[in-house]
Amino acid sequence: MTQHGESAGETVREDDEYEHHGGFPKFAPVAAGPDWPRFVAAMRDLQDRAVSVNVPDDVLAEVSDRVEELVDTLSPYIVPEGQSPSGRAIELPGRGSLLMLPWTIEKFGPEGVRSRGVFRRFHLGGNGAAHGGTLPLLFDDMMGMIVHAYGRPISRTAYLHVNYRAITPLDTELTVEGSVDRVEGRKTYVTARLMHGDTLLADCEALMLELLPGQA
Ligand SMILES: CCCCC/C=C\C/C=C\C/C=C\C/C=C\CCCC(=O)SCCNC(=O)CCNC(=O)[C@H](O)C(C)(C)COP(=O)(O)OP(=O)(O)OC[C@H]1O[C@@H](n2cnc3c(N)ncnc32)[C@H](O)[C@@H]1OP(=O)(O)O
Repeated sequence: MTQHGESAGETVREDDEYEHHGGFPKFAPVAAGPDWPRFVAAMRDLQDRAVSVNVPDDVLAEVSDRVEELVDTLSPYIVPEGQSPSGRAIELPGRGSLLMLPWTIEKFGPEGVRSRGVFRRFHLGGNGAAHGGTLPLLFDDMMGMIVHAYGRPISRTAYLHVNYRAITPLDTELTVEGSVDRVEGRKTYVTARLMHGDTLLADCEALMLELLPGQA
């Protein structure tokens, strides 16, 4: 049996079902150190700048030197998958991962998951709208969390079907919410919706497959 808290990070597991997630490394949520949120927020700002500036050559040369220096400073601290706070700091936007959309989970349980946030300049596609490829990223991670919050082992996405119903604006607070529709053996069918207020921007259906022992 599995019990769930009301918010991310409170999940309590009473058996070893969570161990049955194929060859996935064992992931555990982590409380990131005090400067991790600041680091990730600054890196997101840097990403926004990187896709939105037109920089004079001399400034760009100086900035490139500094960025290369930062890369060198961080390089000695590379750790294997599952050991960085990135992706595991579940109280932070995007779980503290730069890859993920910087959204904040506000509901997390077997009845479903809801998250809130904005698409930023970094996510621009064209004409002020979010890039179409960023929505599947948001949905795919949501589907993983929904399956996890439902008490199923970590599963792989077999398919992810996104319907784009309206243009997704940048810098506008949106919500995404979804839940498990049904479970059939290894298969978990999940649906989710991206909303701007009462306006449906996109909906998604996914098949998540529980991994077989040793499956990567
Ligand atoms: C990261 C965790 C952090 C932890 C921090 C703590 C807490 C955080 C909370 C939660 C965690 C948050 C997020 C979770 C993280 C990630 C979520 C994203 C997951 C992904 O992003 S993952 C990457 C994309 N994903 C792939 O890279 C998959 C590549 N692929 C394969 O690895 C295989 O393809 C596989 C394994 C999918 C299946 O392979 P297989 O051999 O095991 O199974 P098989 O093919 O036999 O299918 C069995 C039955 O499913 C049916 N079936 C299969 N595929 C279908 C399809 N497409 N359409 C319709 N039906 C399909 C068959 O028809 C059959 O049906 P039937 O049994 O009825 O005949």
